[in-house]
Amino acid sequence: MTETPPPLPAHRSGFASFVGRPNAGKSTLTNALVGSKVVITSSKPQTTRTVVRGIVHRPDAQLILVDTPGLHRPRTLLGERLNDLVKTTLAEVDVVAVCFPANEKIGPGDRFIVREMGKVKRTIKVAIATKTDLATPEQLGQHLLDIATLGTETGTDWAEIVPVSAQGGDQVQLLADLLVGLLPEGPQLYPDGELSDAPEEIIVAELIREAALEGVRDELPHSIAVVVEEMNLRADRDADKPLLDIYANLYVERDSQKGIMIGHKGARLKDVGSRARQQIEALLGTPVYLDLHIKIAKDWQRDPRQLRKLGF
Ligand SMILES: Nc1nc2c(ncn2[C@@H]2O[C@H](COP(=O)(O)OP(=O)(O)OP(=O)(O)O)[C@@H](O)[C@H]2O)c(=O)[nH]1
Repeated sequence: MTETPPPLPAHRSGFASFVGRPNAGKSTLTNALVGSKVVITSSKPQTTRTVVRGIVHRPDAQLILVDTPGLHRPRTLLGERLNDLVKTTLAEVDVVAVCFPANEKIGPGDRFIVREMGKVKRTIKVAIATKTDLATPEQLGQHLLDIATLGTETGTDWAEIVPVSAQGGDQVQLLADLLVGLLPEGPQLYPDGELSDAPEEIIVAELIREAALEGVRDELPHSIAVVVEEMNLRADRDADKPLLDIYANLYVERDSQKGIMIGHKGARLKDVGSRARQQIEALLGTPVYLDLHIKIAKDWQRDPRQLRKLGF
């Protein structure tokens, strides 16, 4: 379908969502596009649990990025909730971009995602070859062909197939241009300068979770949830010396995990708290007092009541 170009470039606005298998680079790409750390990245798979939107502001467009948890075959109740959340999100966005890391072969997980995505008919589909800095030119060439083939096999009509390296900043701008080009004409939807409409509590909880995940054994990631109970500027402080008090609980499933999180004489918890605090201060621009407690919520991933309490 061709459109007659308007005399002046029209303002465009809309929503895009990155999907892809765990660790595909979705969060890093969102950060690279938005230019600020609003989404949590981690070298451990499946850390993105909350839909956090990053907003790309441009004179000609506003691109709102909806970051979703990795779409995957559900193993627990939490997994099913996440998949439901992903499908609801996909039906509401203008563009879905599937991320295929260039340093890994396309596999059954990717096929599953593309097939699921195909059920959401209305949405425009884009393929992104991520982490191109980790692939040789030959690998990348083959990867792009494989993506095209996967499109044919699944009846998916890729509007674009774009290679990018979010870490190297390579082709990130081009990707922004292409995504903007696929958005409908529309007004600015969010005020200037707004980076994310996720409540600050959720972003803060994710930053704490990210700090807690660093250096723990591979089986722990799925067992940690963080809830920010209170977040207030401390009263009776001078205006030029603000202090933000944050009270947060870090939930694990078992006693043994609590021990791991606390560490020898509390060293690990202290370290997690101090790293999380630095990240929060960097994001919010305010000195922070962080009060972090570890609690046990037994088998929270399988218990609907606990899941609700933890915000899922
Ligand atoms: N070399 C390289 N590494 C990357 C790039 N993009 C992401 N990574 C790394 O890949 C890992 C996963 O990246 P994330 O952005 O957290 O991946 P994700 O798809 O959001 O992961 P989930 O939240 O598990 O779904 C992290 O260790 C990133 O630093 C890239 O362009 N180049």
